[in-house]
Amino acid sequence: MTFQRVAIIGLGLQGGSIGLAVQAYLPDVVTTGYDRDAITRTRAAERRLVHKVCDTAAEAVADCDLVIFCVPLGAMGIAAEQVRAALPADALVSDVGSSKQVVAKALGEALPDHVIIPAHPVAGTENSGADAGFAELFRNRWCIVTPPPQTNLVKLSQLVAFWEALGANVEIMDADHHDLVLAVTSHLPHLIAYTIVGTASDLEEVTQSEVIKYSAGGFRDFTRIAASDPTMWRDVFLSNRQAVLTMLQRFTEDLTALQRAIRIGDGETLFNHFARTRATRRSIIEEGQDDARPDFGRADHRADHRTDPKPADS
Ligand SMILES: NC(=O)C1=CN([C@@H]2O[C@H](COP(=O)(O)OP(=O)(O)OC[C@H]3O[C@@H](n4cnc5c(N)ncnc54)[C@H](O)[C@@H]3O)[C@@H](O)[C@H]2O)C=CC1
Ligand SMILES: O=C(O)C(=O)Cc1ccc(O)cc1
Repeated sequence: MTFQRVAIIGLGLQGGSIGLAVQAYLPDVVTTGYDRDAITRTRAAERRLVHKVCDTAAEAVADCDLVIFCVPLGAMGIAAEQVRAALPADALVSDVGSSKQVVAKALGEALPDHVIIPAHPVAGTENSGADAGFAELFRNRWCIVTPPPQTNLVKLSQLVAFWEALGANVEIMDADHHDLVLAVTSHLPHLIAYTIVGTASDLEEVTQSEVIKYSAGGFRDFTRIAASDPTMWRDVFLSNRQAVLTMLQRFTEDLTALQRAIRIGDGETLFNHFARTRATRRSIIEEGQDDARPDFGRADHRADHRTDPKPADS
């Protein structure tokens, strides 16, 4: 038996996608939503991201059996405090934050008497806000659930079933391991993209129009990632500081080794390294982990996948 009434706090890319996906794939579940930004609330109502957009967080959670916080990592604690008085005692508390140890702490401090099971759908785009969400975002993507020790197993299995219903493949993981893995697979790549696009923009000898005109595939991919939301990514790096710094240290050492190989003309080192990374890419594809949707994340592609759900009463 899955949840019957789901409240979504934060109606941007993640919250909006969950709202649309629930309406598309769990049509009996009633959704309510709240966003602190009034323009986002209006747009969320226009797009019918949830059945009912509420004017307060308390109203949104009043009758729910699951609340999912879909706000930037730095806002998780405040958002949770805002629902404390109104949240039913047996409602499960979850979230979608990109790092997990900090969220578990923030939610636990704000809602000490509730069962809290954090989660992270490893599914997103560079876009944010009420227009960014789409129902298919989670299909065939991983959702990592990070239950605390001795969690409520009934609620855990309900949460797993919920994400599976939205199309995700669920993996259970400790929060600290999640933060280490995501530091290298997601957080560091974003930092590298932000850096290289900044480097290209700051060059004195190369004009901005040359960067735009001659940007080859690799650089274009970096610019997409570097267009991701500044608030969200500031919070990711501040919340997963230790793991990111550990991975950055390793990355810098490896980069220095390649730099040395270039300087001394050591083609063998360069070739062997590139051959190994090519094998990594090929094994990702063999395991079916690459994104089968080639234009995934682009605005025109997303529009094709947008689902305008039926109103609750139709
Ligand atoms: N963008 C992505 O690709 C992914 C993001 N995430 C995580 O999802 C969370 C949300 O990210 P997005 O949906 O992309 O961001 P978003 O910027 O699209 O939406 C966040 C929404 O939260 C609202 N908000 C902020 N503080 C609030 C508060 N106290 N109460 C109510 N609403 C509040 C904002 O007004 C905004 O509309 C973040 O924690 C992020 O780490 C997870 C997976 C992928
Ligand atoms: O757009 C991309 O390439 C992403 O990497 C999306 C993304 C961003 C943050 C997450 O925590 C998970 C997925």
